[in-house]
Amino acid sequence: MRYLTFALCKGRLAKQTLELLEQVGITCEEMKDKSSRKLIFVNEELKLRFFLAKGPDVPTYVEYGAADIGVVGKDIILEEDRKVHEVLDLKFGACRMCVCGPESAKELLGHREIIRAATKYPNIAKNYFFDQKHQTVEIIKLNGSIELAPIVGLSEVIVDIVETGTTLKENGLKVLEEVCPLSARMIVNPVSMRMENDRIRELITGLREILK
Ligand SMILES: Nc1ncnc2c1ncn2[C@@H]1O[C@H](COP(=O)(O)OP(=O)(O)OP(=O)(O)O)[C@@H](O)[C@H]1O
Ligand SMILES: O=P(O)(O)OC[C@H]1O[C@H](OP(=O)(O)OP(=O)(O)O)[C@H](O)[C@@H]1O
Repeated sequence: MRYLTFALCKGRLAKQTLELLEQVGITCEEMKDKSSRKLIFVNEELKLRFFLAKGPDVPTYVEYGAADIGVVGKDIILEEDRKVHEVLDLKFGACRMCVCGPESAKELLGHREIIRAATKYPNIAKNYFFDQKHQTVEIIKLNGSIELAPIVGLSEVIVDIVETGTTLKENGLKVLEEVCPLSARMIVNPVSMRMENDRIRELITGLREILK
């Protein structure tokens, strides 16, 4: 039997991903050791391999077949637009992609004026403004602390993740429009889906039962 390889997200989704996999009997104790610098872990008994990668790289590993299965946020699936099958909504990591800004920017959105939108997600922002809203905006790519942009005058609005709303509130910003809801998803390489169909189907069925 060949090894099935999982690409998992580093960061805030990692713990819940491992906990969920544990519930269907997939364990990788070694992976929990935070002090380790080891990058890939093997469960010999189950013929599984796991590695942790930066979120945006997970769909890349899965598209190329370097990983059979990935667990990643829906935001990253939309932004990266890789050729992978999205097979399951894992429900955790729930948040929303939103257009946010000061209250005063609401009028600019309504009037369809040309505005600047700062974001870590330029493709999601383009798709929303250009294809869905038919509004011309200048997209400014940032890599973090997106809420700073309207405060310092880099942009009128931002397109970013909102979970509790605390970051917005503490910076005097509001949700102006909702783009889409987000959560962690399981993705599968299309060739693996055919070649390892029985094992992957069994995993999906097991997870579906738990998520009910
Ligand atoms: N409050 C939140 N902020 C950001 N991402 C969240 C939040 N809540 C859930 N998520 C989900 O967690 C994933 C991001 O986790 P991660 O810890 O890698 O965050 P990051 O801040 O984008 O990463 P990095 O620190 O490498 O820039 C997102 O892709 C999203 O699906
Ligand atoms: O609604 P909240 O619960 O406040 O969460 C939303 C905030 O969390 C994320 O930032 P992150 O912590 O990833 O920081 P970064 O974007 O600066 O990397 C996101 O980009 C928002 O800023």
